[in-house]
Amino acid sequence: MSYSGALNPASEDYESRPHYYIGQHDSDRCEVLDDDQYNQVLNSGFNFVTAPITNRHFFQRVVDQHKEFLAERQEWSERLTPAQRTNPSLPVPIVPTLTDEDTSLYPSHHIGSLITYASPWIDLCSRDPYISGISRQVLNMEVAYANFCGARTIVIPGPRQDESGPGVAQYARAIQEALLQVTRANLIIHLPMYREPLLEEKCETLSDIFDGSRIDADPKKEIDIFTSWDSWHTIRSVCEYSSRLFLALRIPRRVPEKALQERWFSEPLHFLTIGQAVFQTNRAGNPTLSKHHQDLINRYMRLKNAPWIILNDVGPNAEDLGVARAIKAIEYPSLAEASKALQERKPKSGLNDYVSYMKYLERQQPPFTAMETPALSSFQDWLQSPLQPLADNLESATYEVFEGDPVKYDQYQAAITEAMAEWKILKKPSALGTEAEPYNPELICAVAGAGRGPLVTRVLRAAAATNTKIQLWAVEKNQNAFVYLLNKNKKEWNGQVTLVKTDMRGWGGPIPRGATAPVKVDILVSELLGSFGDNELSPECLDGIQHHLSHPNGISIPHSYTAHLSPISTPRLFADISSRESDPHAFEIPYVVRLFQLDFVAQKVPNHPRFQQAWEFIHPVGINRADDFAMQHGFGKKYVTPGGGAMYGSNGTNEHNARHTHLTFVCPTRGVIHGLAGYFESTLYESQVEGREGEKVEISILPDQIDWKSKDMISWFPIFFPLKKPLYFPQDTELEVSMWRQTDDTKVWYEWLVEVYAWVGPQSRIKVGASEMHSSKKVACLM
Ligand SMILES: C[S@@+](CC[C@H](N)C(=O)[O-])C[C@H]1O[C@@H](n2cnc3c(N)ncnc32)[C@H](O)[C@@H]1O
Repeated sequence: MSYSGALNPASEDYESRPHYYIGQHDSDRCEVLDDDQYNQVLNSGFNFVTAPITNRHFFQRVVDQHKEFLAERQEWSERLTPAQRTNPSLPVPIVPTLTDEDTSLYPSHHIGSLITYASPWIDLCSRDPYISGISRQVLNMEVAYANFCGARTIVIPGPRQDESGPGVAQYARAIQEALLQVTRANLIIHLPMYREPLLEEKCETLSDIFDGSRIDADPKKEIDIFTSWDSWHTIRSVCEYSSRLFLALRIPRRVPEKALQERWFSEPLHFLTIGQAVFQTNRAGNPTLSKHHQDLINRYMRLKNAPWIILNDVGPNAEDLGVARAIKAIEYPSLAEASKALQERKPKSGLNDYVSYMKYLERQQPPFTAMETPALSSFQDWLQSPLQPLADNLESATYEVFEGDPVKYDQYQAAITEAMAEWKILKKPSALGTEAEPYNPELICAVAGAGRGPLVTRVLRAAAATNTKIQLWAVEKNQNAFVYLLNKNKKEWNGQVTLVKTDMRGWGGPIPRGATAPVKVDILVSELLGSFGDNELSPECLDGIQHHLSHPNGISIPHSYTAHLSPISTPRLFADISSRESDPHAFEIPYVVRLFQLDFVAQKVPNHPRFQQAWEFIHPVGINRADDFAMQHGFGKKYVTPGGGAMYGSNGTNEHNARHTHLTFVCPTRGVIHGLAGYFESTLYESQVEGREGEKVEISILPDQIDWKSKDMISWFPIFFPLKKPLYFPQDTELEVSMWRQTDDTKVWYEWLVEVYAWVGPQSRIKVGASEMHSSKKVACLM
């Protein structure tokens, strides 16, 4: 089907896909469009247009003045002594101030929707100090004037080349200064994805006019596709990741490799600009984009703040718009003549072909998935403090959010069902039990940390499904949630559940109906997991209750969980955390965040995958250690075994829950990291029946595992461990990540450090950088 055949908007559900905002830019345009022209562009399907801040008149005045200056300088230097000539001190000429003849941009009702363009003829990178000085002044003047007029967006041409030398630094310094001129407007640097020789801009700059020394890029030289990103990185670093600095990314004719696409994905994209030359023509003569381009645009459009698209030089052009103006200017001696004139000079009407095609692509995008609903998208890259369900009492609304994710509970129910079925097989052969633990025909279950009870419901359902007789306890320390549980037990569970309001570490164990002493628990179900697995203190809480598990057949669901890490580039989060000036410790806490606009800098290689396991916790652990912990905290007989190497000043009773990891990540391309992304996986239940060993019910939030293990599970967002300063790394480097889970008698916290090693020969590496040691001070209190 051709795209023009699919233009019926009524047949499409526009809400279920990202929206395209399409703008029009004409690189020959020297004046702001008048109202008629503006309307004509909008009527051809565009949503917005660009406007030059100054016109050719201004350009000519600057050029003329500089010519005069050069002539004067020549005359002057002829009069200098040889010594003075080596060190001339003629100041940089002052650019003429703007007059009403230099611009057609004025405050207007639609100024906020105009995308203003700084002059493309300036050259901030010029080696000629006069040219760079003039360029800097012109930029400051234009930016200040556009800001005065009320413009919200000012696009500035990026550096023409990325060569080393003063150019890009000088450019960055000028942008830093321009940012000081604007109070409301955003500055958008226009850069190519990479330097594609055939697509370089042809606009004549002051350097072309005055400086014969400009060297054009050698088309035969092998292209390094990351140089344009290098320039951007210098600019935004000099501007300290300003929240008013963005990118307009020029889409190339040949789409580059994925690593570069993803690098730009992580940057603050405001516009994607697409020139006419990027389009191909299909057999019917209509513009189209390659499949690679479509995929690239589709990917970028998934961002919460999706970039707007600017189509360059695809019409309506000056001639078309001139016709509109000409018709308006005709004086009609008679009605017949007027209509004849209109017929003859009718401007092109209808949708612009390129806009039609882009609208078609808009409708062809894959619809939003369950993970991309507007509600979930709004969480993209939004920093939240991790929950502390042990120290704090959660609110009902928070539980309600958990309960909105059926995937987690379905997986739990599957695990509980398996465990019940296997428990019968495993336990029944010794059905008579032992003297210490006589056989009980009813399976003893407990839910530890029951919240509002969703796991209790799932245990009851699993029992019904497996036809298992159970006695069930629900333990919860949150007084408010406990009231909810009492009500639910009456109304939904027919009083089948024994509710216990206590900290699980102080629970005396289940006393079955008709018994006088506690018995052991066969299946203990809990969900105390954080985004990094152990960060909500599941290990410590389960330590305090697992001594009630029957031995050796008692089952903990979850059986185990692992924490995983990957270094990431996330300029957006770095800028966000940096802007929290009121919080001096903003970089010292991990954040729960739906990571999205990021670049995983580590490559997937066999021994060093992109996501690597940091550590693991398994339940139940060696019984003594756990008992020690419970008792140390006053839950039972006091019995302390100070751990070797325990934290200074602590008894070391929780030392067995300390962890350390050292991981190596391989980075073939250069880049910058802003922190570590953390994830977890959990084996809820692993089969213990002969012949089925290794069969697992799992949940995972790892990006490369979630679809296999727990598709569409939204209960946990990843965790982010930030770095105080962005850490740059050259190509062919290895990032060595060290992380510790530290604990003393009262709290648990994390420490992290990243070191950069570069390969300098087949066998040797040198250290080229490191972050400082970071500490989260306190993640969670044990008390
Ligand atoms: C993450 S919520 C899970 C709640 C519920 N199981 C669910 O899936 O919706 C953890 C629950 O465990 C409770 N909790 C945490 N530590 C506890 C402890 N030491 N003793 C008893 N309850 C605890 C919290 O109050 C909270 O209700």
